[in-house]
Amino acid sequence: MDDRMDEPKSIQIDQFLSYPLRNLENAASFAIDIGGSLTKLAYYSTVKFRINKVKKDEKELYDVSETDKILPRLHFIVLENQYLMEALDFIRDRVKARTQDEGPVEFFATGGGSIKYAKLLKEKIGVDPVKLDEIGCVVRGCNFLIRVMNDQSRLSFNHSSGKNDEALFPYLLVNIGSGVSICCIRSADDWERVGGTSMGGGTFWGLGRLLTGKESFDDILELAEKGSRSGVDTLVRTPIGGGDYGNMGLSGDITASSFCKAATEKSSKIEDFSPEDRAKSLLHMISNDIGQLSYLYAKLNNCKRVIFGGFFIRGHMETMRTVSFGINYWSKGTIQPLFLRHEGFLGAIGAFMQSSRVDKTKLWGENFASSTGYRERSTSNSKDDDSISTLELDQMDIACETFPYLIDSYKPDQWDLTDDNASREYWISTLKSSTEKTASIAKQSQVSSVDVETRISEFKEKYLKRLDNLRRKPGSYGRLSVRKLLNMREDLLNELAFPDPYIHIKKRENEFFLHFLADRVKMIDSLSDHKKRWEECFCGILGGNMFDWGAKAVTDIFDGANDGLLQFSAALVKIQARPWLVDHFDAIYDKLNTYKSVCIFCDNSGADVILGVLPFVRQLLRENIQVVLVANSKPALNDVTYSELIALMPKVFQLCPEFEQFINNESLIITDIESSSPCLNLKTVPTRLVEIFAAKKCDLLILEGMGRAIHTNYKSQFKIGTDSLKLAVLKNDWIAKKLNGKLFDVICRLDEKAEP
Ligand SMILES: Nc1ncnc2c1ncn2[C@@H]1O[C@H](COP(=O)(O)OP(=O)(O)OP(=O)(O)O)[C@@H](O)[C@H]1O
Ligand SMILES: CC(C)(CO)[C@@H](O)C(=O)NCCC(=O)O
Repeated sequence: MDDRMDEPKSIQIDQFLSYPLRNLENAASFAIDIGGSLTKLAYYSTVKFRINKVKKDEKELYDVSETDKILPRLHFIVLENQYLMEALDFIRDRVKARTQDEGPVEFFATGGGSIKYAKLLKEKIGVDPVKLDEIGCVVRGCNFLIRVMNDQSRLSFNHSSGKNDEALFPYLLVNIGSGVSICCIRSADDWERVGGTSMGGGTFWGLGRLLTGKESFDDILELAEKGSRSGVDTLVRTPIGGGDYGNMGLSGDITASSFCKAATEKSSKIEDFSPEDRAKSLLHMISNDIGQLSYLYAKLNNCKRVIFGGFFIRGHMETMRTVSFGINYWSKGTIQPLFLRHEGFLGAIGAFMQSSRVDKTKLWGENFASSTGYRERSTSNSKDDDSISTLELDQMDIACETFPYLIDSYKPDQWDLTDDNASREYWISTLKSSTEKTASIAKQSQVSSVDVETRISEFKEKYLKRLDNLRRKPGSYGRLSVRKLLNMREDLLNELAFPDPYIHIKKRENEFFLHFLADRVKMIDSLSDHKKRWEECFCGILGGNMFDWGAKAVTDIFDGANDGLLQFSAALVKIQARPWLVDHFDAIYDKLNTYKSVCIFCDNSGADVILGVLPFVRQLLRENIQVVLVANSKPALNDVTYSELIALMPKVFQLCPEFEQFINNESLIITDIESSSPCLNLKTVPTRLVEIFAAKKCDLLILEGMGRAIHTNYKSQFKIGTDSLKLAVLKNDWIAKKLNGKLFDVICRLDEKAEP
């Protein structure tokens, strides 16, 4: 490392560091993990977000404006050790600008290099780093990632729901860095290094260089991807002595001896074997041995799970497959190999956990606008944003936890687009084609802002680039789904200070549809047949759900109609007549009076919430079924936000006085979910909601709309006595086809509670 550090740098390092090392002006805490090959840097900073604000107003329904809010953000980046000096200089120049009253800079260091370079670190940053034990940091980092981020898994990973960690511990943590450390983690603070091997990522990189002449890790890995093991390895099917491998229960494809052909078959000239085959055999030899060791240590320590960390993995499918093979094969599936998405940052994250500025009780969400996932090629002199792997986490505003009613196999997403090329292509091109429309709506929301044009161009450029990137590297944000694609769009709009593109449209629609609320309720009341009345309430929600400005099929038909205001009656006639595509209306009607209390996750503003959801809620309350109504805390498309819903209520009280009583006697509770997504991931919900849900003994969960009930949760079943009802109109051809229906078909799906 020393020699290479002294070499003159041919690239403009500041230019390449300025994007990943952004937001340093407010950085207050740093952690550095200097390993044998790579330096991982983490810092805590704050970001100013623009957010929407809804205020009561005497004259209007409510007043909307935008304001700034400061939120904590964690930044993580990784660099080859040769760039450490420049990175420290870059940081020093920015940290120097801090004023005294911002409090002292915290600095933590771990990894072998932190001891070696302690003096230098102090010199550069001006603070003596607190040195932390390496393995302790890796373990803390791993526990943190599992606890606070629910989209960590690369392969299957079902962290048990609820607060209890029993199902997780004990687990084996195999950290494959330059070398390999193997630890048994018995609980959050009880762990032991039980083994290790010097044959790790550094070995692959080092031997790979000698064997292929390629310099960078990425180049060697790329060669390995193209190579074949049968070039230089002897496989079981071509045994050295012609043995009967069937008797050993081995498949013929298994390597019998790594690199053996170089010893036995040809002259021992290196050119006789292609660089691709040499790299492949090397990758396989190392990964396979680590897999075998992991299995044995897991068995020795009674661990049912093996979690892999360290930058060697890098989400590389072939590596993960080889490492997993031995574990799956020898344990016959009883020990589960698991891969985290940010496996390389464990040490840095763990060091960072010592910071007094990191609120350990809060959860953090990955910001898809600024995290780059993984760079796949080493392009350190590129100006491309994605040339360095970065991870950015934003602190969640309110205390959150896993919804305790989830069954263990809960997966939020209905469709996995990672390996399904045709579906991924459909979604990426659909979203790409809506870029102009999204940009134009965002622009209209801030016409008087001076820099709106610049930010709009930036949005379009980054959005298209991110989508192209996901087309090439679908695993950048973990398993890819419609939810992740839609969330990425919301994150990017937020990042570019467009917190609520539909802010004015939503208000206009809310004002407009309130005029029809009293008549709608009267019409429902006029239906003397009880079942017909309920059917009308269901149709109301479904008709309302047509008001979905995120669906092109809807905006194509209704844009511009009636001064942009789609009439409720026009929406009602578009939806499928009964029997619906999935029609459990009779079943739910028959059970309705058995429910004590219903929790409804609502969807759009305007007609949807006012003429669909509120009359439905009123009917439930009139029949003594209590209601918890949940809206997003932050904007997403034209979904109604919690603050808009609350601001609407005084007007609703005037039109329908019963609502005031329901609120006052708490038979109706309105609450929010920490989300700015049109989809719903119940792995992270506010603790407050969990408490209300439990206190009210909610026994029916109603999810409304495509995002919450189809893209996510469609087939989810819940436990502890909770049935669920999914209500939505299919406003997208692809989804309609997937569910064997047609555009504007209706889903009314009841899933009974899971058996205990
Ligand atoms: N772009 C890259 N450049 C160099 N090595 C990489 C790269 N991507 C992945 N690697 C692999 O990651 C390994 C380093 O992993 P990691 O950063 O987790 O360990 P480390 O902290 O350097 O090592 P140790 O913990 O053993 O001291 C390298 O040896 C190499 O195999
Ligand atoms: C974004 C949601 C989920 C909002 O309900 C929905 O509008 C949707 O799935 N739209 C996908 C894009 C389209 O169908 O045009």
